[in-house]
Amino acid sequence: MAAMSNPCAPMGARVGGSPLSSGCSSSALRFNVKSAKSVSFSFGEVLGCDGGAPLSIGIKTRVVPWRTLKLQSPAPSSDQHSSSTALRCLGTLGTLLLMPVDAHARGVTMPLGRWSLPFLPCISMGSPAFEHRAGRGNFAHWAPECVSSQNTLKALVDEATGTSTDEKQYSLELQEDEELLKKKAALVVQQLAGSCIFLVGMMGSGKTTVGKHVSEALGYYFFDSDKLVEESRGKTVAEMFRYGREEEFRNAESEVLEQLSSMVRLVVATGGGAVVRPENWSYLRHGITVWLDVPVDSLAERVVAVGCHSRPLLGVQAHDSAYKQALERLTHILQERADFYASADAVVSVEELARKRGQDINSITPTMIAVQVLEEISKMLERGDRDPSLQY
Ligand SMILES: Nc1ncnc2c1ncn2[C@@H]1O[C@H](COP(=O)(O)OP(=O)(O)O)[C@@H](O)[C@H]1O
Ligand SMILES: O=C(O)C1=C[C@@H](OP(=O)(O)O)[C@@H](O)[C@H](O)C1
Repeated sequence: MAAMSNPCAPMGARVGGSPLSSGCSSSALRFNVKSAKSVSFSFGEVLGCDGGAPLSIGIKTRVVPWRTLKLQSPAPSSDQHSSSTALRCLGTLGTLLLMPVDAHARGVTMPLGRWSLPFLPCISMGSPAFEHRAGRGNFAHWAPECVSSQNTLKALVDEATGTSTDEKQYSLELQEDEELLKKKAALVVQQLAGSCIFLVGMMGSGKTTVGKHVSEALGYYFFDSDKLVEESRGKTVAEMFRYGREEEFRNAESEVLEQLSSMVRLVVATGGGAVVRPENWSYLRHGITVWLDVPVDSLAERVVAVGCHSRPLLGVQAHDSAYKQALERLTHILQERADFYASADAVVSVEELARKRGQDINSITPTMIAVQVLEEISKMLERGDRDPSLQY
C-alpha cells in the first residue's frame, strides 16, 4: 500500500466525528503499530491515523463462531480498491482488529476469542510491508499492546467486551439456524427410519463438529470413529502412525466401522481415510454416507489452527511453513481420494453453500452445514436414489 498516501480522502465518511475528506484525523485515536487488540466500533465512529500514516482495512468478513478465521487484505496493487474496501468496512457495525503491520497480510489464520463478532474488518496501520508480504500466522503470537492518545481506546475495548448490536443480530441469526436445524431434523428423522449417517471427507472437513450438531438435532447418538479406534487400541492415532503402524490403525478402523454398521440411529464421523478401503464401504453402505466437501485451503487453515500433531498423515514439521506443507499434502491426498468421497450417497459442498448464501466460506457455520446435510439426505431419499435393501 505504498502509494496509498491518503486512503481516507476519497471515502467522504466521518471519522471520530470529523469529515475524512480533509485528511486523516489523528486526534480521534492513535494506535501503536505494535498493537494487536480487538475493539468495537460503530459506523464511522473512530478511525484515526497515526501522524498521517494511512490506515488499510481488510475486506469485511463474517466471523464464524469458531476457532479460525481467514482474513483477506485488499488487492496489493490497487489503492482505489483499498479505499473502496475501507468504505465498505466502515459501512458496517463491527469489530476492528488491529494487527501489527509487519507481520501478516493475506490469508491470516487466527484463533478467535472474545472478538467473535459478526463483521470483522481487519485494519492495520499503513505500512508498505503489510500489503505486499504474504504471510500466515497465529494471532496469539502477536504482542497485544494498544496505545491511545485519548481515553477513547479503553471505552472502545470496554464496548468490545460488551454485547454490541451486531452480536445481538448475530446471535439472533444463529438461533434462527438452530431452529431451522431442529425443524429440518424433525422431518428427516421420519424419512431416515433409523438409518445411520456416516460423514465422510478429508481431515478437517468438519465431520466431528458437524456430526455432533446433526446427531443432537436428530436425537441420534454420535460416534467419532478415530476416538473408538483409540479406545480399542489404548493408543492415540498419532502414536499408531508414529510407530509405522498405519496398517494397525486401518485395521482397527475397519473393525470399528463394522461394529457401528450393525447399529441404528447413529451419526458417525469417519476418519478421513476410511473411504479408501473397499471393505469399509460394505459397512458404510448400511447407512447413508454424506461427503463434506470443503475447499482444500480452508482445510489447511483449520488443521494448522488446531495443530497438526493429531493428524500425523500430514507430516507437517516446521511450524513456520505449516500452512504451506499442510496445503500441499492435503491437495495430494484429496486428489487420491476424490473419487472415493464422490461415491457417497449425498454431497454437501461448503463452497456451493457459501455461494448460494452469498457469504464467505469461512462464515458458513457448522449449524448451517448440518442443515444442508439433512437437506441433501432428504432430497436423496425422496429421489429414491438409494437401494432400500441397503438400509439396516
Ligand atoms: N464450519 C466450520 N467453520 C470453521 N471451522 C470449522 C468448521 N467446522 C469445523 N471447523 C473446525 O475445523 C477443525 C476440524 O474440524 P473437525 O470437526 O475435527 O473435522 P474432522 O472431524 O472432519 O477432521 C476444528 O478445529 C473445528 O473447530
Ligand atoms: O485422512 C486420514 O487418512 C486420516 C484422518 C484422521 O481423521 P480425521 O478425518 O477425523 O482428521 C485420522 O483417521 C487419521 O489421522 C488418518
